[in-house]
Amino acid sequence: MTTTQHPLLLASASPRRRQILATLGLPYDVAVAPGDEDAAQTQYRGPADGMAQWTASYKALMMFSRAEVTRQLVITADTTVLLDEQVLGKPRDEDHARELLRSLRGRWHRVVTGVAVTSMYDGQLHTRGASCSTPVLMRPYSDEEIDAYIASGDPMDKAGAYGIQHTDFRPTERIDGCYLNVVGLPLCTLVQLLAMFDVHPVNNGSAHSTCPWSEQCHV
Ligand SMILES: Cc1cn([C@H]2C[C@H](O)[C@@H](COP(=O)(O)OP(=O)(O)OP(=O)(O)O)O2)c(=O)[nH]c1=O
Repeated sequence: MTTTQHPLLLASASPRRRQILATLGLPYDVAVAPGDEDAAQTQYRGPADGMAQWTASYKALMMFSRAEVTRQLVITADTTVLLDEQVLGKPRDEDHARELLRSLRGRWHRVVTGVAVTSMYDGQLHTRGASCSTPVLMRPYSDEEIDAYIASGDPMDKAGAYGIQHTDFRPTERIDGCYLNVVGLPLCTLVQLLAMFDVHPVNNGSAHSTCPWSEQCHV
């Protein structure tokens, strides 16, 4: 598949995704996909670990609904937390954040990020998607630590109400896979998807193509 070097567009409000994509050294624009992903997800009927990839494709579809988006190669992603195969999304409010953090305490769970790369040509959308699943073990943090973390405001925009990268809370004890997948963008998988559109990273491309966690990803 080829796109004759269309400009890259990251359709994401996530500052983490913007930072991770920047490491490839490719120029890209940023926009926020329109649409209501929570409402859309109520229509999803597939397996729990497929929801992230499905939602990433939904975000791409919403992005191309904007009249000015026609020639770009659009990157979208979605991160979900799965505990006992139940999807934990972002917290609705602080009480919900507390509930999610208590339910995850001391538990293994999975963080699944879906990624989609989409272009439009011949009047049709062409999407290549993938999803990566990373097992994560939470440490046995106290209720007081949960309260202090919630007071920081950090959990509210994150799946499962936590950020593995938070330097004060440091919620995780162990991770058996790709850190960048947990933070929201599995970089070497994205590089594989971009290669399908003949787009290749400027920085250290061969390192990305030898991802040690590829068995946890389905492209
Ligand atoms: C589990 C976990 C999630 N997250 C973040 C990644 C995602 O940004 C967010 C999950 O919400 P998403 O809906 O995947 O993404 P978003 O709303 O932040 O951005 P957009 O839809 O515009 O792309 O949770 C972390 O930053 N650290 C973590 O440890």
